[in-house]
Amino acid sequence: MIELKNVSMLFNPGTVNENLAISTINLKVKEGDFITVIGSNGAGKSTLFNLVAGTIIPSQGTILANDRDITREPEYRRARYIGRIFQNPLLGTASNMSLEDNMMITYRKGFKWLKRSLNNKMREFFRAELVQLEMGLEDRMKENLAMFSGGQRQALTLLMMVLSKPELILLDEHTAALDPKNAEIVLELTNKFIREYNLTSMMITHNMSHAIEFGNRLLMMDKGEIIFDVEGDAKRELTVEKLIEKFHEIRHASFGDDKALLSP
Ligand SMILES: Nc1ncnc2c1ncn2[C@@H]1O[C@H](COP(=O)(O)OP(=O)(O)OP(=O)(O)O)[C@@H](O)[C@H]1O
Repeated sequence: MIELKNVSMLFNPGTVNENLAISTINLKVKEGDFITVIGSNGAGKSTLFNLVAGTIIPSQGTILANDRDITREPEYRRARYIGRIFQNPLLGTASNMSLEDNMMITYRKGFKWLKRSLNNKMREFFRAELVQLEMGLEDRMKENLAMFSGGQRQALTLLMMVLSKPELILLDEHTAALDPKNAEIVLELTNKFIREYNLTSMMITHNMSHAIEFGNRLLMMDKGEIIFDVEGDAKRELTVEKLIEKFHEIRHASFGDDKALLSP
């Protein structure tokens, strides 16, 4: 699917602010992978997502999508096959448009051949999809999204992304701005959709328990490097304690501030 070969990102080269945010990373995301990404503040997690999404171009290295070189492909083109959800629940949907219009726009994105406009058949289809969220939104399809809560909007962003059938989903701490109850609901929905639709996805989280509980593969980042990449049985056997131990073992040092790695 997506592959990074010797990718580095050097910000502000040749200045006092020079910063090697990503240091010669090699990563192969396989089809169907659900990868959780952890690491302390400034480890390079969002920069890694920015590189994959095309928000920034690497200083060095190559990025491939299904063996095609996309290193310099602009973000808007990659958005056709890479979906991304951010912390801010207002970013993924249009506030001044109705729920059904928002869904129609996203649905067209997934089926570019579709010339059909919003009709009762489509509405029935959307209604059935919305039922899956168990939030009663199927009865509010004509309301503007400005009327919806952050949790509802993030759940909708997620559902709409699934409908647009991306090849890869990037979840950038997408539950961090929600209250704990809504965060749990959105996370469970995320897991359900990823499993049911067998979506290839990467999810940044500061919650180590979530990183262990969800997904088939876990990446630990530190100082711009992927220092631990674990999957399958080895991942299932992980605990938070083992993960911290692993960090100390790899870095031969105490993690100065384990709290940063462990914070919810
Ligand atoms: N556009 C930029 N220009 C300059 N430096 C940047 C830029 N974006 C990120 N950085 C730097 O790159 C490093 C990695 O940042 P990044 O946001 O990827 O970390 P992170 O692991 O996502 O951290 P957090 O958990 O705090 O979000 C940091 O030192 C950051 O200051």
